[in-house]
Amino acid sequence: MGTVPSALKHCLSYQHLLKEQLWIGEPAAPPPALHPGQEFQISGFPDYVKIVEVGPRDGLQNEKVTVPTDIKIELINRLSKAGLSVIEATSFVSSKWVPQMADHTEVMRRIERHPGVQYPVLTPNLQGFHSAIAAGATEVSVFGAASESFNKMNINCSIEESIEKFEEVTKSAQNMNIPVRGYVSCALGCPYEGNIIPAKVAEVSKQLYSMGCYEISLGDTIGVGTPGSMKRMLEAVMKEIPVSALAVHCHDTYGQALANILTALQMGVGVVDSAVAGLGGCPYAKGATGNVATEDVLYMLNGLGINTGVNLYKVMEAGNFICTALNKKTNSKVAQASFNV
Ligand SMILES: CC(C)(COP(=O)([O-])OP(=O)([O-])OC[C@H]1O[C@@H](n2cnc3c(N)ncnc32)[C@H](O)[C@@H]1OP(=O)([O-])[O-])[C@@H](O)C(=O)NCCC(=O)NCCSC(=O)C[C@@](C)(O)CC(=O)[O-]
Repeated sequence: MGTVPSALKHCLSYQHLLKEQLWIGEPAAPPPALHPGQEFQISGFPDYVKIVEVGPRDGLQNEKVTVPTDIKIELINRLSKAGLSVIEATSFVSSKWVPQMADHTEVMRRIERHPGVQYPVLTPNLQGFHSAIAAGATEVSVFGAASESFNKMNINCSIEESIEKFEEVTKSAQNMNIPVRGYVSCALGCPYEGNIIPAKVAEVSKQLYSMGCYEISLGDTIGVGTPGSMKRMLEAVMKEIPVSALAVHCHDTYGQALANILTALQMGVGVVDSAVAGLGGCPYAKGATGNVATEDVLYMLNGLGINTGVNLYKVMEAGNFICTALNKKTNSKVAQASFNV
């Protein structure tokens, strides 16, 4: 912006724009064109969207260098102060398979737990479930897939076998009043099988919902979905499961994540998974880039006048913290625009 007059520079400053309108995490002021009394919130969208922050787990699980436990704990503590109501903290999986999550017990024991915040963890089987509960977990997630090949690569069993393991987890969890969330990976495509038919996603989702998972998170694991495939997939799943029990979990490999989320919101979905700084990737989905960035989702939701209760600025600070610790650049466009001007 070398020759731009300073007044114009000021006008164009994203930092200024964010600070004035969105940094405190509140929706921007209504545009002047609205009639008096007209709601700022645009019709056809939910009033409130729950953000499920998956950065500490999905975001970090694929990092090549071991992230110190203290850094993970500090990240979760910072995210807790941002107003998020759900922060997926870690996973109780085999440390031979995912070494980055080997410190799950210490993470769960040492994080500051804020009232009203849930800290779910991944548990693929009873062994993981029992370890998670012993470490103080009060919510768990089972994670299946709509692709046989991905399921085998990810958790070393067929879809049918995984459903049996998840049933054991949900039964034990119900006896202990522990809520269970269910993931369905490869909902919009598989790194090994390519296209996945919506009916298969609906079938696995229904199995998880029927066994007692209170929420089904539909994962575009490799970020290949488009608003078109998202719509077709959701139409199939919504025939089996109430939309109030659905979440979307979008990776941004092909730059479609926000568009896909917007489509899901328009169809009534009110829960969105995202990762601070757009961290992430699945160890068993080569080439998949990070999750959609929480900062970017919040910016879009704020602009739509949708309440999340989350402070965008504090999430951006947490993103800056973890990116500095990992010595990497944020994937969040909003953070890039506001921190790098
Ligand atoms: C599922 C297993 C454990 C099966 O692994 P396995 O080798 O088939 O298990 P096994 O029952 O035959 O046991 C073998 C060894 O694993 C141990 N083991 C058995 N279970 C556990 C456990 N829960 N925690 C810790 N250890 C465990 C068990 O004790 C034994 O230890 P050994 O005797 O050899 O020393 C393995 O395949 C695994 O850990 N996979 C990693 C899965 C994973 O974390 N993937 C990434 C998360 S999924 C994801 O990112 C997608 C998502 C959710 O974000 C949504 C999306 O984007 O689509």
